[in-house]
Order: sequence, then structure tokens, then C-alpha cells
Amino acid sequence: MSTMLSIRDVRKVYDGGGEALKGVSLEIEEGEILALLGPNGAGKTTLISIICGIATLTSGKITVGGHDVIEDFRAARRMIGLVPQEMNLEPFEKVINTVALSRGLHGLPRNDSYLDEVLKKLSLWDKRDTPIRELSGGMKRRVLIAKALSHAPRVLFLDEPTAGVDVELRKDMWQIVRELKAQGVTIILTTHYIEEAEAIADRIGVISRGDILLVEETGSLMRRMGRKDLLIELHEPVATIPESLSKYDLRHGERDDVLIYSYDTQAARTGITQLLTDLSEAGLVLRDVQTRQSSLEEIFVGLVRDNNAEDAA
Ligand SMILES: Nc1ncnc2c1ncn2[C@@H]1O[C@H](COP(=O)(O)OP(=O)(O)OP(=O)(O)O)[C@@H](O)[C@H]1O
Repeated sequence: MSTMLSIRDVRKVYDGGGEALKGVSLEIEEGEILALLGPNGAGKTTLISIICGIATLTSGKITVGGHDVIEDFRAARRMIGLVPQEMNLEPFEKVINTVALSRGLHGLPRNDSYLDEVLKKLSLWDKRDTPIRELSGGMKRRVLIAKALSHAPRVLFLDEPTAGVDVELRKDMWQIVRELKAQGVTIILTTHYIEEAEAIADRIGVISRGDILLVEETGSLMRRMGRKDLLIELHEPVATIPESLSKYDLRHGERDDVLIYSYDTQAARTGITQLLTDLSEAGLVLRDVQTRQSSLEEIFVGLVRDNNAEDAA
């Protein structure tokens, strides 16, 4: 696989002095789906706008398919399709004309059979002669995607594609994204929804206050999510965890009479039975045990909270 999008140490300071991106670096492979997950104001739209040439970067370097987005703007832009957050559609225009015009704006010749294919793929074929204003919100979103695909881009950006859409349309959107990936299109989507990132992304990047906090393969994040904590409450506090229990990597809870054991729920053996025997042999008496799931939501909230605390310090 080759790198399709390379982002190196990108900073963005808006005119008012706000630093929206604080040195973001990221490499995205051809055919990959990356989800950028982050709260409001994290810098997701700013990053996409810079890559697409809508905003300028303060410092750093970005290439798309090897083309520098500043020095080689046209070639870079030709490779990119953008589905924006806002509906920027002409209400009286017909669907087919809207999409054809978008292709023309990229300086490409007419290609009716390609556009027919795009409309069919997005279930817009029977609406091709309908004026935009007569479409439902969901259909308008599909038109935004059709516009973005009108010049057969190799990289597609979807800025919060499913914000405010119903469950059915969300699932349809995910299916569309998967089909595009199967054709080798590289996809970067921003989202507030963790389950959306989990459902379709190969990797998940967490962004907060202009910093990328983590980029990790979705499967490995899911495995982390598959970890559970066993909270062991003891009759008496233990200041030091006995040496005989070192293989369990136990740690203290909030109090000295609580020990925590983390284990993988997917593993063939969780080690819990043996741990309980070994605890008793070490002379520790149990009062209670309970389990606790650490979810991706928790990982995410924890990361963002730590980042905010660092910024405040
Ligand atoms: N044109 C602008 N001028 C000044 N500041 C801006 C501008 N656009 C965005 N910002 C600021 O930059 C920061 C990042 O905003 P951005 O829109 O990129 O975040 P986001 O992650 O896309 O948020 P959301 O999820 O709400 O869309 C915010 O603090 C925002 O107020």
C-alpha cells in the first residue's frame, strides 16, 4: 500500500489568534477509511478545509497522492472529493444538473454514463430530474455525496456525514462508504459518533483542541474496549501487594482495600479462577468482587479530559 495523504506538522492560527491546529501529523494509506473523532471545536473541519484548499495552513506540509496542496494545488484538488457539513445546494436546480455542473467545475468533460452510475449507486436515479427543493433532507445528503463523486476522486472527505440523519440513512451511508473503499477510494470522515467510527473505520484518530491524541487501528481499540476490570474488595486494606501475586499486575483502586485486575474478555482464559485461589493463599480475604467494562467511550472521554487538563495547566 502507498501513502495517499501525508500531513506533516500542520499548524493553523486563525486571524483572531486562535490556534485551531497545533502541529498535526498523520499518514493515510490508499484505500483506507480513517475516522477523525473529536468534540466540537476540536479542529476537524479546519484540517479538512486546509487539505481541500478552502483554508490556508500557517505552517507544515500536506500532500495528496504526492501532490503538495499549495504548490501543486490543482493536481491535489483534482484527486479530492468533499462532502461538506453544510448543504450548499441550489434549490431550483435538478439533481442531474447539480451533479453534472460539479463535474464541469473540476474542468472535466461530460461523462453521462459515469454520472448515471453515481446516481444509481446513491439511489438517486429515479430522482434525477427532481428539483433539489423537493427532496427530503436524506436525499439532499445523497446529492452532496454525488456532487463530491462527480469527478471520480481518489480521496473522499465526509464532514459529519450522518449528523442528524435517521438510523436507516446512517446505515445506508456506511454501506456507500464501504463500497467506495472496495473501489480503492481513500476515505476520511469526521464524526462525533463513536459507534460510527467503530462500524466503518480501519483506523480511528482522536482529535481534541487541535491535537491528535491517538491514531489506532479500530480492531485494537476494540480489543482495548474488550478489556474488563475485576474489582476485588478485601476485608482488610493491603499497603503492599504480595510478591506472589506479581504476575497478575494488580493495582490499587481508590482505596487500599480494593485491588483491580484487568483482563481480556476475549481471551481463552481470563485467569480469574487462579487469581482467586492465589489471593486466598496469600492470606487475603475477599469481601466482594465486581466487574467493570472500559468502553471506547471511556477511553475517548478520558483522553479528551486529560488533554484539557494539560492545556489548563
Ligand atoms: N474562520 C474561523 N476564524 C476563527 N476561528 C475559527 C474559524 N473557524 C474555526 N475556528 C475555530 O477553530 C477551532 C476549531 O474549529 P473547527 O470548526 O475546525 O472544529 P471541529 O472539530 O470541526 O468542530 P465541529 O465538530 O463543531 O464541527 C474552534 O475553536 C473554532 O472556533
